[in-house]
Amino acid sequence: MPAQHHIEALITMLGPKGATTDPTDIAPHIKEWRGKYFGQTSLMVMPDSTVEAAQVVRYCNEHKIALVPQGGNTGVVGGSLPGLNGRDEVLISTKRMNSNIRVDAADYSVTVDAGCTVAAIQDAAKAANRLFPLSLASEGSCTAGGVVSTNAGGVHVVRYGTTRALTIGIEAILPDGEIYDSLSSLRKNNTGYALDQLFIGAEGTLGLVTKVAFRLFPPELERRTYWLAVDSPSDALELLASARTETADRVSVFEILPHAGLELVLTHIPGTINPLSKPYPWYILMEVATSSPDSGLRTKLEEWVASNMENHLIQDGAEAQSETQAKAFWKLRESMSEAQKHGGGSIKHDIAVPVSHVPAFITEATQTLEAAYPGCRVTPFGHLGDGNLHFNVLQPENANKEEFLAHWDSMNRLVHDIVTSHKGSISAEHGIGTMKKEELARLKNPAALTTMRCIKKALDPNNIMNPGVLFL
Ligand SMILES: O=C(O)CC[C@@H](O)C(=O)O
Ligand SMILES: [Zn+2]
Repeated sequence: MPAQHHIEALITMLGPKGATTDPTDIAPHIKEWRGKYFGQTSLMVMPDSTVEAAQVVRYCNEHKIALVPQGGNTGVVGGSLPGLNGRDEVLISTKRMNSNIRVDAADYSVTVDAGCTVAAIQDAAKAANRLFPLSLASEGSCTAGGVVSTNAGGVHVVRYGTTRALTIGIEAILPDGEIYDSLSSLRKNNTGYALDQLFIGAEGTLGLVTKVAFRLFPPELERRTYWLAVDSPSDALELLASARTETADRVSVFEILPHAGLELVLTHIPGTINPLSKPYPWYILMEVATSSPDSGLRTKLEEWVASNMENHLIQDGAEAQSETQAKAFWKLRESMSEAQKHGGGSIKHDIAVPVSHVPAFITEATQTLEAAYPGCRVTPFGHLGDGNLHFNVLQPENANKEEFLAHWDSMNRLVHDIVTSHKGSISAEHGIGTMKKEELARLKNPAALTTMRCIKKALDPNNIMNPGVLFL
């Protein structure tokens, strides 16, 4: 716990609205939403401006007080919780920095405070006839600062890229309290190192992101949503390639679900219905969208579906006939995480391999796990278009949940070794946090890891910014 006089100094600096020691206020901020991690802290600070945030960081650096930044607290790798493993850390929440969202329609950009939610940014863009394409299950709660710090992905990466691709400017407080400012709608800037990139995916270890400028796009005015049945992931990839070519690269969603995953959803999530009359091995949720409704997309897609049914790449399928039906298709995909909770213990792997390696990876990893953990139920789903699978593994039917979850680390190692043999990534979109730092140390290229450490040391010599994550 920071010394009492430091707690008092920070409370005096920020006033009663900007700092709290009340356990009831702090409680929702130290628990991970799935109940996997429980942190602790005696102080939460909530600056309401860049200047206040800079004062806090400067004070903490001078007195070597560790800070853990937090946005919407929607992470799944224990990356924004203070006090894990008994560490002594102050929580710095961006929740009061959420009042400014400025859309610049002419520049196709939006500039926001770090505490603004992704949903609020989407709404503001929409009101200005623009699209902010970042979309993920937690969008109602996750924040600009959080998605930048974790380089969040979501369901539109296949067309619009990850948060890294969407970020064009950043304001952040460096660990010494100085303000780094590249906040602008600029699209080209060749004036040395690409410093913004340091803060994207840094999980708060190099500073506190306080404002972000994001790229916007023309709105998706016509959107066609399909639920397609396919025989295999390799058939699905063939379809993706042809859909991209045939639609002038307008595929904005391409998600995969195995039959076992759909069964779990239909069994456990109320109000879900199977769009098709019989089971198939795999399903694809595909969306194709355009900003120009009279572009002939509809006819093009009708022809595309017909020819791929004829050549048996598509086994069966349905196109959403209304917004309600599109939502029903989406519910099947978005309920996967929730449905898995009902299936008992689920060991997660947020992995990516080059897109063309996905079929081989699934076969290899499934065979390896089924041999090593008889009865386990491999349920890979997710962002096929990006080569990013949530390669989640459910406990055998009727097994003991705790006993199964005890295999978390050993199973992760097996899967991550296969990922590495495909030159893939052990964290595609959820981050490293505290959960995967051993695996990062084991598998990241040693020269890359040394470079990361050098950067951390140069910017944060006192190791005050989120010291418990990324590095062992
Ligand atoms: O539950 C998971 O492992 C994945 C969560 C999320 O990234 C998703 O794509 O639904
Ligand atoms: Zn995902």
